[in-house]
Amino acid sequence: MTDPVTLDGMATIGEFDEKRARNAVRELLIAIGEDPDREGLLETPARVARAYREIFAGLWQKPEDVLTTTFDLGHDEMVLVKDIEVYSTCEHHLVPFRGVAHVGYIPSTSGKITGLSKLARLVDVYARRPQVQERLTTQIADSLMEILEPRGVIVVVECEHMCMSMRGIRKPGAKTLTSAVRGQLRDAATRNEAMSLIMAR
Ligand SMILES: Nc1nc2c(ncn2[C@@H]2O[C@H](COP(=O)(O)OP(=O)(O)OP(=O)(O)O)[C@@H](O)[C@H]2O)c(=O)[nH]1
Ligand SMILES: [Zn+2]
Repeated sequence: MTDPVTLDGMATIGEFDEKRARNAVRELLIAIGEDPDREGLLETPARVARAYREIFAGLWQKPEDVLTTTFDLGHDEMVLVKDIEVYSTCEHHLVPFRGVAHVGYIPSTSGKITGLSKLARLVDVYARRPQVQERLTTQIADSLMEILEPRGVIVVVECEHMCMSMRGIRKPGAKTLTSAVRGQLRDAATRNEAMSLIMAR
């Protein structure tokens, strides 16, 4: 775990407080009419606290921590990693939303690129926070632009939100698509090339 970071545009938050998380889960169990002292639930507050530490681990990570490996390969054509699994948590209801992210960029003219796995790690840094899909998408795009200084970036995220499937409007299967396009990928021809690669199955 690294130091707490300032969330883009948001206040700095403190450290993960496992004891507080345990107590909160115990309170929640009481609030829903459960008995937190029955055998099956005895370990649940501690388990949920550990799970939350993992699910929200991105709060303690910065994009520059994962986009560390960069190479100057002189490759200045588009690089696109598609179908990166996304597990995130809706900040409105604290239930999951999941799907895939497609992340592409056109390297700087010097050909500064990063390891392919680092793009997936970058997705996780932002997905493992209380999120909305729009912000997840733009944060991935903006951090790539800042750190790799590429000529363009495209990020497309497709997710199903459990808050729309298991409760509320109850529309399982509905997918939300969001995109963020920066730099040269805003040009119609380049964007169309990226989109056709993304949509090809
Ligand atoms: N734009 C956006 N909305 C989201 C996202 N995740 C959940 N939501 C929506 O956030 C909204 C919260 O609406 P509220 O009316 O405050 O909450 P609610 O009464 O639980 O709403 P319902 O889900 O319609 O029952 C809902 O419309 C959700 O579908 C997201 O990533 N982006
Ligand atoms: Zn929600």
